[in-house]
Amino acid sequence: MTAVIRVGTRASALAMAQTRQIADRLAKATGAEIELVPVTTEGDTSRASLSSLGGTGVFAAALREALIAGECDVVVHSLKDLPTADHPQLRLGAVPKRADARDALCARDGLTLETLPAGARIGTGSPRRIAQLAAARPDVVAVDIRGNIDTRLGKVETGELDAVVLAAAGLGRLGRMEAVTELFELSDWPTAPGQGALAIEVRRERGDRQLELALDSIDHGTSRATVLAERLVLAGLEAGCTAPVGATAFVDGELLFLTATVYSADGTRQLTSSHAATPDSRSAADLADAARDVAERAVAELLGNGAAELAPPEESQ
Ligand SMILES: NCc1[nH]cc(CCC(=O)O)c1CC(=O)O
Repeated sequence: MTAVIRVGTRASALAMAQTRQIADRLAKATGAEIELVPVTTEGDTSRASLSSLGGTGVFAAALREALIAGECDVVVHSLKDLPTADHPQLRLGAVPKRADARDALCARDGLTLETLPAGARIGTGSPRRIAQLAAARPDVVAVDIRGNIDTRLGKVETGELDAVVLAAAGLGRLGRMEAVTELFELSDWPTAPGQGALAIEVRRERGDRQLELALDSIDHGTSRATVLAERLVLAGLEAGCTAPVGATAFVDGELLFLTATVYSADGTRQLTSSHAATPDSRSAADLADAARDVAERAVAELLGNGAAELAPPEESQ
């Protein structure tokens, strides 16, 4: 029986906000005392730029090291920052109910993507968002920016930028939704696989029954299955395709739906694939089977339609 559950977290405001939320839920589920263990990551320094290139796992790496070293019992990640490959020593202990997966525009003067003037400067370092912006508004300028959410919003407040594109979930967790001037619908602006979801990662061995019960109590089956489908698209395309990818999966009634879009880096071309499957039941195993099924079909279709040729690797660096 665990007297104390040690929860590893990055020290950024966003990481602390989401870790506190999980810590509260673990405390309620177990009655255990929760200790937050701040972990400094290379992602907090100049190497933060690497993370936005997608799936490089800079933010996750130091947390994982602390977990493997036994400095904490669980770590909390933004799921979209977690590499898609299974880790030999770690597993996903829980995926809590996902928050809003949409991207948000935070623009000056209440402007929207449609009303921003030609030449407007919009901050984002994400190749996917750059391609989506270029596709929707070829006359605006994407400006590469780094830093935490408050820093990015600050560039709009000071007039350095006309707008920034950020994940609604992060803004919500930081209490900054008032900065949002437009939410992009997932049907025409799919977001990063796993966006809006958190990942509670633990060591593979299952020793602590109280911790297992707590993890089960915060796990959300449909969130786990939908992010699995999205991440399998990313993993499946990674072999032959370095172009930006948006993916969105959801469960509606009997069906699990997945839509995945691959963009050329300049946004002028895109390929989309949508599939649905009916899980045999709502059990974790059947939901995961359905997720694998839709992801496999989407990857096959996208690669079959030339996704790998959309952005040759040398151009996408
Ligand atoms: N790559 C940065 C990152 N990782 C997780 C979030 C917050 C949203 C989420 O949990 O998906 C953000 C900020 C952003 O994309 O605006």
